[in-house]
Amino acid sequence: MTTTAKTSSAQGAPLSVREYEPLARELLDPVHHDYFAGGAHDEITLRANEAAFARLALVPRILRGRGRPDLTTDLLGRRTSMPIVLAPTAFHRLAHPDAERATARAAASTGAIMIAAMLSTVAVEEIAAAARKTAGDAQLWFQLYVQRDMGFTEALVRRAEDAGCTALVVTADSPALGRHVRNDRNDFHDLPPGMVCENLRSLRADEPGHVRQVDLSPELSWDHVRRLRAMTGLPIVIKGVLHPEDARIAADLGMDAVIVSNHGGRQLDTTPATVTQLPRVLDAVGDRIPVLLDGGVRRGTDVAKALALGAAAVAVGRPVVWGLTVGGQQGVEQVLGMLRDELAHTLTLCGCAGPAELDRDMVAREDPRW
Ligand SMILES: Cc1cc2nc3c(=O)[nH]c(=O)nc-3n(C[C@H](O)[C@H](O)[C@H](O)COP(=O)(O)O)c2cc1C
Ligand SMILES: O=C(O)C(=O)c1ccccc1
Repeated sequence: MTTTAKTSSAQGAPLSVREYEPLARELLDPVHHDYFAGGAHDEITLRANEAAFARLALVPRILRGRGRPDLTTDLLGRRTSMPIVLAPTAFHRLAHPDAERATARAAASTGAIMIAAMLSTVAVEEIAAAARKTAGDAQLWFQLYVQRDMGFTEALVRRAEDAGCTALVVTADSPALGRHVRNDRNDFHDLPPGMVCENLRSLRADEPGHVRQVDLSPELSWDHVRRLRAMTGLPIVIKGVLHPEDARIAADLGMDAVIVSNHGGRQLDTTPATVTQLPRVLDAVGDRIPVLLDGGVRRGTDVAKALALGAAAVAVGRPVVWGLTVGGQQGVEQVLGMLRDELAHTLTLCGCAGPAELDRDMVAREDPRW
């Protein structure tokens, strides 16, 4: 068998996305590793996300003469290089000194959309500048935890707009912070000295940028989202949808997309795996708005399964953090490149010219109880 230079492991380089995890663990402070890796309570949902992908089988088509697949995808009216997006994850400086700048450069050089987290350790303006310097047409979406202080929320929205972000991603699965036993055990509840949430600096003069200032409130409602809709012309994506009825409401209120997500198992534990819930959400919204998915995507075959079920794209969280920890910008590029190449290879083996040619009949349930 011959191997290409790109996939050979002569220097012990990782050959799959999962192989970055132990490498990252070795480099990280154990407390910070626990923060990135952990899930809520018993971590049942955390495990379920990956396990559910493994229970699905791909059913390829043969002899269709499709040639090499094209991964380009349209999302929110703009073209992107592949249907794989960087999910918003907080605190990149815990992983690498270049922090969100490195992630943004990697996304830009890959042509992938980065969803910048509101709780980033580099200001959104700087993230956008790093992305744009790498690729003039880089696309950045801004993830927002709507704050009951709508004045502050509006100020954040304006900053994201002015920085050139092209969509708002409203995280709606966090009416309270998920309970992470690992963080409790480690007494990890805020960033170490010298690191702050740069987008929150203006919130309180006495404690600029502290995580505990973030307002995750059970009082938030669709009414806040309506006000956001009136506040900005940017497309709005609702992240954290699991119930089909919520997806329908989002479409009715003029939202531009939803992300089926359980926050990587970090919010309510024992929610269903996202890929299990995806078809129910898709049945509720039909073609009205695009439905994205995140949680447990670790292989090109996982991406293909979600797309075949009808997702417009997927997002990846922890793998990006592993790549960032291991190799900064280059590490994230390697992780994204691996997922892209695996997806292309999967599409080839499935007889598809592109993501749009995958359909529901190409996914089978291995587990008869499902
Ligand atoms: C360390 C970490 C931090 C995260 N921070 C945020 C955040 O600030 N905002 C948000 O909406 N989601 C956040 N998420 C959730 C991700 O956007 C995404 O839903 C999840 O990571 C997907 O699962 P995966 O890690 O299995 O790919 C975070 C996830 C992780 C692992
Ligand atoms: O860690 C997370 O998943 C996250 O979204 C978050 C929310 C509030 C404070 C810190 C992190």
